[in-house]
Amino acid sequence: MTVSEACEQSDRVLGAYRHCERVMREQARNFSYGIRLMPPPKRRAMSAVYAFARGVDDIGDGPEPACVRLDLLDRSRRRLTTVQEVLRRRADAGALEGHPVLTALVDAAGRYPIPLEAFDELIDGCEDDIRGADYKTFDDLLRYCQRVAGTIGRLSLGVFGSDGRQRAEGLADSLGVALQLTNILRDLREDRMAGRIYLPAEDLERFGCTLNLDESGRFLDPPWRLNELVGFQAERARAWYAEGLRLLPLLDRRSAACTAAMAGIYRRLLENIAARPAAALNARVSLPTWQKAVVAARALSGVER
Ligand SMILES: CC(C)=CCC/C(C)=C/CC/C(C)=C/COP(=O)(O)OP(=O)(O)O
Repeated sequence: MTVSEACEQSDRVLGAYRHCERVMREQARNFSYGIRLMPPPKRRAMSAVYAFARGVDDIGDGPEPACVRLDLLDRSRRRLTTVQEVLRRRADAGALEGHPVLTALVDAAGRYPIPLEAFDELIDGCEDDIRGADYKTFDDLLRYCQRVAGTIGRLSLGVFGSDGRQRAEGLADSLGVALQLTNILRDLREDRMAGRIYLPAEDLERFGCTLNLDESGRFLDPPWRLNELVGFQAERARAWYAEGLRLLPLLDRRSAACTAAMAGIYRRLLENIAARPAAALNARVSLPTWQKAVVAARALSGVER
């Protein structure tokens, strides 16, 4: 490679990362506070992981008919294979067709041991969603959470690095599950309006809830039943946080800060929901910017553990 080709390539990679960082800044309303605590090379790698995952998630949630979304997910799988082939030198970078997220992902996975095959599992989870999978038991839901969020934990861990890789992977997976359980509670109404229920049918039955909505989009279940249902789910999510956060001592300072900030913000969302379930379920709960910044600052100074 000539010097000018090398410069061109590094400009292309930097431009690709800039694109991913923009996606992250604009769309990761909660998780960007943690990612920004990472040193620049790892932050860029995290943004590449985020941007690819965001693309997959957006296809899953998109307005297109199911068959179109399934085709788009197939295309994401093929793109992932191309990334892996470029890394194994079975294809040249031209195969990436100048796609900025793929370009950034190839660079990031060349620098850090990112388990790219986890994206395949993420895509499996989105396919389940599109095919209208239902979750009868918590084990069914757990498998979904591991696919759509545990995977992100394991991919992030590839960027972070850790002591005791195998144990750390299990804990990263658990933390992803905790975040996803929180996300499901926060988005209960929005998801219901889109025809989706993630909470296990066995739990709805146990607490006598249907999660049906009236015409104005409010839950018809009596508030005290919703309170009990949410209280139960919140307690379960807390146990997954307790397990997942055992990851922190296995990480370096900045990676631990990033993880603690992500978990800290989402845990506060969970506690806000748990404090006033019926109210929280009828309007999307979010934290003000200042509070997210405070959690991130506490995480960086090691207080948020
Ligand atoms: C080890 C480690 C870092 C573990 C954490 C892994 C992680 C970040 C999982 C995210 C799962 C999740 C709830 C995504 C929702 O994204 P969204 O775009 O719906 O979120 P938002 O609406 O709250 O912004």
